[in-house]
Amino acid sequence: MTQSLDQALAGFSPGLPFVVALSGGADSTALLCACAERWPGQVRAVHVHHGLQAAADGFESHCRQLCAQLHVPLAVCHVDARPAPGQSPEDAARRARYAALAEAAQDHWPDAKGIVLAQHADDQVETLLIALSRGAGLPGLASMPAHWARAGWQWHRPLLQVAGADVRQWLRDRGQAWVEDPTNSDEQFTRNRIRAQVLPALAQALPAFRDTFARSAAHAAQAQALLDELAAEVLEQVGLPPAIAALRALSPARQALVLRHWLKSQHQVTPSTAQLQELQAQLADCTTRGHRLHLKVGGGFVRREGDVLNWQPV
Ligand SMILES: Nc1ncnc2c1ncn2[C@@H]1O[C@H](COP(=O)(O)OP(=O)(O)OP(=O)(O)O)[C@@H](O)[C@H]1O
Repeated sequence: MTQSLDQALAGFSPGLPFVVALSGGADSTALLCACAERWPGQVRAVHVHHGLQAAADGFESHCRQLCAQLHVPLAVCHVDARPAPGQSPEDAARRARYAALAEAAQDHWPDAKGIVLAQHADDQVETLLIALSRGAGLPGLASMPAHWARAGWQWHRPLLQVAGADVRQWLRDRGQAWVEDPTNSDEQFTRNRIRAQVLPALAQALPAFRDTFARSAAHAAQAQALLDELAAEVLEQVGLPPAIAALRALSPARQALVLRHWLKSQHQVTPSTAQLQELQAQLADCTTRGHRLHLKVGGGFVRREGDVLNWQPV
């Protein structure tokens, strides 16, 4: 159920001390203020200056002022988030930001127990709708987890059940300023169109959408966790690298599951639906020892090497 910001933090018990990822926008400004109040002396902040926009300096100076006012130690790091060919600029910025957050936290506060991010219930609904708009499978529909481990850190999103408007109201009630990201109103980005056009319509037509959509995302996440377990078991059966005969003996659904899992877990590659279908069609044709298999997947090729499949970057 949707909660107030204070209820959400009352139910949050992070290891202490911890690091807040502070962009300077409304959500992380509110998160930092509320955490500093609740856990005095136990909160640190990292701001990533990613030089993508002219407004970046304004964000940094807001973060410096806010942290000085709250007596929260702040580390500012600079990243160059130029997208790789074929990567979206927002995606490149997000990946670079998460890596920089982990690195800065490690450099400055190696004793910290976790990193806390400020995404809220509206961000979660937007993420789910973006996944649907791209025809995503279960991993995309599972949306954002409230807690996970990566790069040696525990990551938390304690505000996932708080409505975006409530976060801003919480700040207004305290007279606390924040910096508005000018790109948030740019409707050439799908997320911003969803925020400006779809969420207001959903609020009218389906007032409980934040709760019900979050439940669907949680169901998808649970099913995906089960599929991950099954995929790991099946990969163990087919071996590493995967044996062609063992792959061919699987049902189409298991074969698709284990091929995705192999490419993702071993090579950090996510095949498109068309690439996976083509790979399965080629496996079905692989009836003789001499049959060649060669297919572009992600930034490399899947090839037949004797009795097994291999993936190599280009
Ligand atoms: N430049 C940054 N430096 C540090 N943390 C960041 C930065 N940008 C985003 N984050 C963290 O990642 C979360 C999600 O980022 P996203 O870009 O979706 O939000 P945002 O619109 O910047 O949020 P906010 O309203 O807090 O600014 C933020 O709430 C914040 O905790």
